[in-house]
Amino acid sequence: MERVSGIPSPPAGNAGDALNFEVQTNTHQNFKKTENEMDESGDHPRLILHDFLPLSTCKELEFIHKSCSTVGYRPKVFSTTLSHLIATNSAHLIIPFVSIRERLRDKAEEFFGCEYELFVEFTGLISWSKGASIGWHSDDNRSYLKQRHFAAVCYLNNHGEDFEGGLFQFQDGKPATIAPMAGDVLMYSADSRNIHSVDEITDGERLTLTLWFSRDKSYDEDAKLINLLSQNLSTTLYDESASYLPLPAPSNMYWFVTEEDSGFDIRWARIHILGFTFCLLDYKKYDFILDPSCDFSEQLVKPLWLARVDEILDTEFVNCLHALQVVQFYWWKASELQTGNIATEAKNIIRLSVSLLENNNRLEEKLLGDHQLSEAVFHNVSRHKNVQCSFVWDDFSAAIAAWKDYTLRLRVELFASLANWRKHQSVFSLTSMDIH
Ligand SMILES: O=C(O)CCC(=O)C(=O)O
Ligand SMILES: [Fe+2]
Repeated sequence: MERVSGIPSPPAGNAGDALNFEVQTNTHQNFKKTENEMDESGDHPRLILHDFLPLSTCKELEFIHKSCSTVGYRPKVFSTTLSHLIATNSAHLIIPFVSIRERLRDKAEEFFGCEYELFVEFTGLISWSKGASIGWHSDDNRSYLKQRHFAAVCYLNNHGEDFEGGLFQFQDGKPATIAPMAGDVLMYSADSRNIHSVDEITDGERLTLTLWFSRDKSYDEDAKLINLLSQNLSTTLYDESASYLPLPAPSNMYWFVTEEDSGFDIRWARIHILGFTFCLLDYKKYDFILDPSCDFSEQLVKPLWLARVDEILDTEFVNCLHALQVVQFYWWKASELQTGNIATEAKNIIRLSVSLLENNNRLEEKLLGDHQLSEAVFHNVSRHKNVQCSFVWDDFSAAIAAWKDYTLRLRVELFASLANWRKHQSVFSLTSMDIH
């Protein structure tokens, strides 16, 4: 198949990006090698690329993961696959991955000497929470994984800052240990020349974008994605029924289970650690009493509101994923969205009544359970305090509008790309000239 060329690679490592929410106080920066590293013996085909992804891209992918992930394939692991994004009506969120996949595949082909031979077999955001680890293995070590020839692991956050533990170890050859740092990429052949492990995460959440490449075209992820897009995407871009809004997967996919058999809904947990709560009832029906026999998770796919402490924002979200995406978007873009208003009495804020507060607490107890449990899994005090201190509802309202613009912009790009993707049976980035 003819390879369709995309836009040139963006420059890597714009660490000073003024749009970044946080000042990058990377304590490891001083120790970081600027040269890329590889095994010189050639016995262990592997490569480390420092600062391959801009930090702004890492933040965008973090936003996507924290808005869309489900519980993963192993305990204490969360994942966001591209097919999951399509299946939950967030297909436009695959757009930020497109040029990264191309750059990584080109780099892998160049380094491993197989130009125009590789197909992306899998793309996913994967995060590991406290207690997760993996012992010595090669990535092709199961009969159903033999098609995996090369891996690319992109680190999206920092060891020692966002999480503790989680060092990557190679059993043989150099380098032996890799401390994940946002923007760095590790590539290696998936066979037994690169047996590796990941140490247990002891605090925080370790986030990667992980890709595998195959020489076998029948495992090409692009064909599967194009097929799914064709089945799932509504035919019109501007649809009256707000077709850009996310649709949750079955609720068990968001249920985190602990060894002690208690658990919580990860969507609720993720907004809880940012100081929000879902308010599931129409706040106008103050005397509504919850039916104790109802399926509480089902409530999260119905319209709901967002609250902080005893204040509720008078804006309806179609379901919890819609609200979660906006909260995570606000968290991602907070510094850009500051309106400068210090209004304590914003006009679209309503105080929660005692009865509604009680009902909400009962729901929260069912779906979030013990606060300490979800905080232990997701919380990272140092990263969250900036937003907590300076929260203003007006800034949050600005985030709702900015989230919609962002979503619609990606949808325009997706719809413009899709015909070309179908034609070439390949997912690739178009130049801006092709789009406009
Ligand atoms: O996240 C990493 O550093 C590597 C993970 C890994 O070994 C795997 O997913 O097979
Ligand atoms: Fe692995």
